Amino acid sequence: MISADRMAAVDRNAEALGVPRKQLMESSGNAIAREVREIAEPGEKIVVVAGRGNNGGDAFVAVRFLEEYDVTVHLLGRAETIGTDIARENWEALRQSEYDATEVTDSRNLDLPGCDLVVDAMLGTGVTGALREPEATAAEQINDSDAAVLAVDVPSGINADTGEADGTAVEADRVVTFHDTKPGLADLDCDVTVTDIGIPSGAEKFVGPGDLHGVRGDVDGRAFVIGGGPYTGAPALAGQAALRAGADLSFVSAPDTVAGEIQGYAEDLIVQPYEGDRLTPEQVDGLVETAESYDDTVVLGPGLGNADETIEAAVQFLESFSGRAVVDADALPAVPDLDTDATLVCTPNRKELAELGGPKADDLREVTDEIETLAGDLGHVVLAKGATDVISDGERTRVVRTGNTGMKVGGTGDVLAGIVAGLFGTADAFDSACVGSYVNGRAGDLLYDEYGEGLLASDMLETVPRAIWGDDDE
Ligand SMILES: NC(=O)C1=CN([C@@H]2O[C@H](COP(=O)(O)OP(=O)(O)OC[C@H]3O[C@@H](n4cnc5c(N)ncnc54)[C@H](O)[C@@H]3O)[C@@H](O)[C@H]2O)[C@@H](O)CC1
Ligand SMILES: [K+]
Repeated sequence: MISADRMAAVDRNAEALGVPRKQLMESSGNAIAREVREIAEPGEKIVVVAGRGNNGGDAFVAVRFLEEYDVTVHLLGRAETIGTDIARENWEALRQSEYDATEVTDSRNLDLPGCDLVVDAMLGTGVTGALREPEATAAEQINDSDAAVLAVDVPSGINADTGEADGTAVEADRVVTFHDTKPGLADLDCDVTVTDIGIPSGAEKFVGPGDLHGVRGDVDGRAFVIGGGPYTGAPALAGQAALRAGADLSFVSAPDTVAGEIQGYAEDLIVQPYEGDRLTPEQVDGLVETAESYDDTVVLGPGLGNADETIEAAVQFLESFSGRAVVDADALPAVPDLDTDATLVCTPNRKELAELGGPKADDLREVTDEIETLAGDLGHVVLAKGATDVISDGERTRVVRTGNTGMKVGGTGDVLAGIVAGLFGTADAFDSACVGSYVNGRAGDLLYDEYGEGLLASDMLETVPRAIWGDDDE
């Protein structure tokens, strides 16, 4: 089952893997034609009622494969207003040959009497709200006709995610849907054929440019980095990376012995010092209160060091905190056996992964199942860092192949934790981890030509925005 948003992401990812949308449309059209042959006898009269989006485009393709039928195509609206190049090209292919294809602006003029089969290709996953004209009247005409109705992807007017319609919707006898079934089809009273249109499996498994769209809207939120003590660069990198990924404000809570040094790296951070030279249980209540009262996304770990009382403080923090947190580096030993209401993304490197009870492998792709089991056991999202990153929430598992060897340098993990926190203000834990990992790798890849093995984590702060909002194909 796949939602409309995921479908759009997967289709963009397929394009990035070399299978463009037009090719998918060709497969979809073929699948419609196959379905028509299941229902109608050669020579029967078929009317295709097409909209101006890609749902209509699928049906234009189908018509080219239905030579043995008496097919009429009605495009609802003017051809100039067809919304996508690929749908327009397929419309032109019909017009320039000798198909019976006409524009219909008043759908009361639809010629349905005597037809054996209506192919409903008005709207698919692109529908928003109640059907407008001319689609609404066309849907009524289709429902009033005696012909069998085959809907393309989803009956027009039905929301593919919910199965609901805001007003009139086409009542279909059959639906031919693509790649995977849609949640909204489950409760409809019709037969559903799910057909493979050749989307490569990697388009779902590997995080790709299509996944960026989910985080490109109005990203906001505040990051709250709890780090520093023995180290100072790590919390500064994480805090700045969160800003680069869209956080509105980035706070760093750090021991007063190092607070000035951290502030010295970056004027954009708001550094909040506490007394002492490292995190101890004494600070926990105040930190929880601050993070929760502002609904901050916490990054716990960068540069904290691994003193026993610091780990103890991390455990106490996570057990009393109920918000969102990215748990990295020195705070990771706090995660197993934790009793927490917080929503966590844990970002272990390979060594830390093994210490959490996960596999000790070089190629994480080979051990994705074990990482999935670990995430399920921990009850939190795990973002396992390696040459390829693996992200799992125990049920879904995805792989990120962006990144390069220049990024083996220290600090890139802190940048990653900050990016995930920046996204986590808007997206959920799993998506923030998947997209954060992808963006982090892309930020590094955008620099590789220039810096190669000399790349620094701090260089990546510059390219994070481009990796999120820049040209997908760069
Ligand atoms: N995502 C994918 O991987 C693939 C999608 N394909 C097809 O593409 C379809 C989605 O295409 P689109 O995104 O172009 O969307 P649609 O073709 O579903 O609809 C888009 C058009 O409908 C209009 N519209 C939206 N709501 C309306 C309403 N309430 N009343 C009247 N008009 C309305 C929009 O202005 C736009 O012109 C899928 O359902 C499927 O049939 C296939 O081509 C193959 C691959
Ligand atoms: K449809």
